[in-house]
Amino acid sequence: MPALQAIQLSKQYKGHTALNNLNLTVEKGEIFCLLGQNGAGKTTTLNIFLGFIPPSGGTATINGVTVTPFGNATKKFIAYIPEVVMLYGQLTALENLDFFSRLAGFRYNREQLETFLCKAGLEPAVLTKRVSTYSKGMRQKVGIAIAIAKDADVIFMDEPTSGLDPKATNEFTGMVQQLGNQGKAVLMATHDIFNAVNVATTIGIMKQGQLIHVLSARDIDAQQLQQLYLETI
Ligand SMILES: Nc1ncnc2c1ncn2[C@@H]1O[C@H](COP(=O)(O)OP(=O)(O)OP(=O)(O)O)[C@@H](O)[C@H]1O
Repeated sequence: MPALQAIQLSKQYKGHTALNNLNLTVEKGEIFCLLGQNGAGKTTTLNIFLGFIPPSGGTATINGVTVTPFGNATKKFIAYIPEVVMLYGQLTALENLDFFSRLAGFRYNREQLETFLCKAGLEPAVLTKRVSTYSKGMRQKVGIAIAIAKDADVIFMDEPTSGLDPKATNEFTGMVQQLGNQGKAVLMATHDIFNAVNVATTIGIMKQGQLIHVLSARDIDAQQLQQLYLETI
């Protein structure tokens, strides 16, 4: 059973077709990067899997369970890392992780919380600092820690490296690859072709609500991907 599957998924917004019978499969351990120009339907795809919006047609499944809007059946399997991870600025990283873990039904002691945050790449010295003092890259790491603590099978990411400097992007990429190596499935929407080639196992290029190309990242370098992308969109 695939970790994620979209079968003939469609979405219309007031007559505008955002997704047009999209078919997509992501297996455990696969890091699937979705590329496509503005409006191609990447965020709409993620939002349907996340249960934020209903599809107009077709089915989205996670671990074989059909996603329903705001339904709980698939929530336990997933974590979400948006472009800006929403955290409580007045709380420390430890307090944020504790809060979001409890929301997901997990209670951890301080040592466990520290371990998750350090695994996500944060230095022990910063864990008791208010998150309002954190850089964007550090916030992304707290997002990763939340996903690790939840032991989410599937992690959705929407332009997670946008605005990160090259070092922070590189660190983030390393973390995502570790998640893939642990058997997690990742679906990431991105505009960053170079990063997609680096991090992905599979790359999909979307256009007008359809997946036009699905490629193994092993078979393509950044220059070839850029050329294919420009020819496609
Ligand atoms: N709530 C909405 N109401 C109306 N139209 C919408 C809504 N959300 C998205 N759309 C339209 O659906 C299409 C797909 O949008 P979507 O945000 O999924 O694209 P995207 O590939 O994520 O783009 P971007 O790279 O800009 O984030 C676009 O034409 C967009 O204008």
